[in-house]
Amino acid sequence: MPHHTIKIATRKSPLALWQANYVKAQLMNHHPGIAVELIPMVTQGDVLLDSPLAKIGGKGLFVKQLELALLNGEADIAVHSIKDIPAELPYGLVLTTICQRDEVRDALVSNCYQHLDELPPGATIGTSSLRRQCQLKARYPHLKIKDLRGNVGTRLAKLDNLEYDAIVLAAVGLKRLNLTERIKQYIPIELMMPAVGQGAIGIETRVNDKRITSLLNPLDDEDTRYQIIAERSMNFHLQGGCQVPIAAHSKLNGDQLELHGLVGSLDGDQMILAHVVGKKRQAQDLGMTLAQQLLKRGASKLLRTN
Ligand SMILES: NCc1[nH]cc(CCC(=O)O)c1CC(=O)O
Repeated sequence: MPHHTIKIATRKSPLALWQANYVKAQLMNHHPGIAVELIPMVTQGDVLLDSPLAKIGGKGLFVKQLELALLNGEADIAVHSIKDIPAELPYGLVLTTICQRDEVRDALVSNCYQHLDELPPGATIGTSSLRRQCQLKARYPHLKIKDLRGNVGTRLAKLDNLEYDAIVLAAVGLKRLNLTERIKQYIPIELMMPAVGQGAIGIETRVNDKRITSLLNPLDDEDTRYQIIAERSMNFHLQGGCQVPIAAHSKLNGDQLELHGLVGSLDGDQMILAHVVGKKRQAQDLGMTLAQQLLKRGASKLLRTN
């Protein structure tokens, strides 16, 4: 069979392009002489910029277009932030590769304040993430939360345009875009549990695409894979969609996996926390057990009312 060019479907945002180029570089590193091409596309999530994501059908909007490109053969690989991938994939597609995770924490960005503790009562803080809103409201109830959407550059521009006193972003996005100097505070996990999959890149392919699957094999990071399986399993068993604040954090200690989960109310008045510890090879079960514990402790009520 002639070796055709590997086509990578990606969004057009600078962060998405960075991630797609990272995968391209890794592929070329591991397979010298291989031909790889990016297919950048605009997704519904990029177009519908005015509505809060949770109201317009959620994060799936960022990945659907790329998945269609896989299914109709326009592309062989779709590169995503795992954070943006819904709990269930379409029939015929699989999350083949989980790349090594980078920084998982959220970051505070501001032109006036160095630390969340410095923000005075009434200060406006920008984020559209229900997860961030809930945890900010719970820990900093004196702050005013204001919706903030758009890609990383757009969000920073709105901050610089004085529409907010501070904003919260995933630190990893700023790092990848060479913008770490804008980070004032890496918000501790204990104050701001990350999103499921935050900081990790995932590669989706068609099932049974043996050539692509074997080419991608060296890009997979086993430890990250266990973490992501555990976090996504929790998310799947909560069946929360994106209308409810959900957060997760996993830590590996040798082959011990510690998985923390959070389900909250939109107003931050309720936050249900739980954690489980077990063998990393049981990642899927650990995620399910954690989900069951969260549901038992009251998460089912929060998930139902939304
Ligand atoms: N919500 C959009 C989104 N999807 C993935 C990232 C960053 C990369 C990652 O978290 O893996 C971001 C930006 C952000 O949350 O600031």
